[in-house]
Amino acid sequence: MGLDWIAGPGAALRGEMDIPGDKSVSHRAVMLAAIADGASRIDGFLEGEDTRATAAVFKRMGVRIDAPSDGVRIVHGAGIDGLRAPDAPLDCGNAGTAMRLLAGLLCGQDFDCDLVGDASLSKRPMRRVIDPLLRMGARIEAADGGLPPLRIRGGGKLRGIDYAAEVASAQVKSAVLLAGLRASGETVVREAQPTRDYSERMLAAFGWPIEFAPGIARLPGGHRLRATDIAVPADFSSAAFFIVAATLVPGSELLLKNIGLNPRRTGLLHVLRAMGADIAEEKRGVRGGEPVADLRVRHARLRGIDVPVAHVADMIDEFPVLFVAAACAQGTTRVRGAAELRVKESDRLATMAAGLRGLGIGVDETADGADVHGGTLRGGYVESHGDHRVAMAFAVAAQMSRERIRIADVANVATSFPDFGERANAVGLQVGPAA
Ligand SMILES: O=C(O)C1=C[C@@H](OP(=O)(O)O)[C@@H](O)[C@H](O)C1
Ligand SMILES: C=C(OP(=O)(O)O)C(=O)O
Repeated sequence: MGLDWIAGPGAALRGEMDIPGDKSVSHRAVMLAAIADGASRIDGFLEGEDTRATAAVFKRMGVRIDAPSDGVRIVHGAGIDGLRAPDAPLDCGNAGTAMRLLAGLLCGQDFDCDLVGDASLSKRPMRRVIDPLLRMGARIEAADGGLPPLRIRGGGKLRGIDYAAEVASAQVKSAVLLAGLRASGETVVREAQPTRDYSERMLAAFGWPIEFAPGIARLPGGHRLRATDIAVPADFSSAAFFIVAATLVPGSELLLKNIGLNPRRTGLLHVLRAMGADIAEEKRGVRGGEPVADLRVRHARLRGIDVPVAHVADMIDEFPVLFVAAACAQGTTRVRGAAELRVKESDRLATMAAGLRGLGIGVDETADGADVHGGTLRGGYVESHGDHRVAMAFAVAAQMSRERIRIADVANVATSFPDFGERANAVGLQVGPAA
């Protein structure tokens, strides 16, 4: 298989660091800019494989996208009905966000298209977006069991629906709202558990009349999007690896600059602070309409807690690294209500439990969570199962392990954090390619 890392043990993390742009915001910025009227400039675009896949999809549909420098895109919008039929399947790579949002955005077009993905994405459930989109009048076929590839037949007429979401998923909510742009009447999405609201905020920034509050979003069809410039905040989920590493390694003090702190993303801050972490917010500001701040993280000893279920959706991508924090905490950390972790790039409950057990940590897995019993990490070998967040979480674990850890199959880190290794080494982590 591909690349392995050798990581740890590490020394104190010191200094300041920048973190790449937010993945969720970068996907949405390209999507909305591509169907807006006029040219939009995106600053801080994440140069990851997932977000580049989204840009490539729109190029295939005739949208001109210039990349004058790293992290910058100029998207020449084709207008709400200006996309061209693609001449080949649209490849979403590893990105669930791309496939699910594109299903919504494309099911109201006049042309047919196919959405395909890599081996991991091809195992992820799409029924959750197909069902509401079918109710809106879309015509979408999936492989057996509702898996990719998706075949979307264009030319139908969509109508708005009032949809009560069955899973806490910003991707499902966003798919329905994006379909609603080309539907007749009003589209409403209701959520029992509010999820990240970037689609709603960005639709408003592009001039679409949308009303939203935590748990509800409502928009009418039949308007147009006006090009606008987007400044992408730094990705909290990428910062999370360094927040946990600096908390765990004695002697650390690290400043993470300009981190996006959308309240639907920062569940990990609440949970780590409840475990005893020392994380200060400095220089609060706003970037691209999102709250940002510098985070100063100092080493602190952690104790296990019961993670409140109310925080789960607000930290859904942070569980791999939270499990590492829990492994190094005193006592037991209990996670429940997190069954969604089983349908990410890997089954993150199973892959984290197996990896931590292999390093000497007691983990009792349940259907929707795990009890992690804090202990001492020994070195060894872990599989990342091709999951970027699992790979980076074990790189953090290695900083606290007695011996070094070999982490297998880490190439997928490039989907969300291409230069993780370089940035990590610059602040004192020990991580690099295995010989
Ligand atoms: O909308 C988004 O950008 C995302 C939503 C979440 O997925 P779900 O909607 O499946 O919870 C998250 O795990 C993913 O990394 C990005
Ligand atoms: C789940 C993730 O992304 P996606 O659903 O876009 O593949 C993630 O980045 O952790």
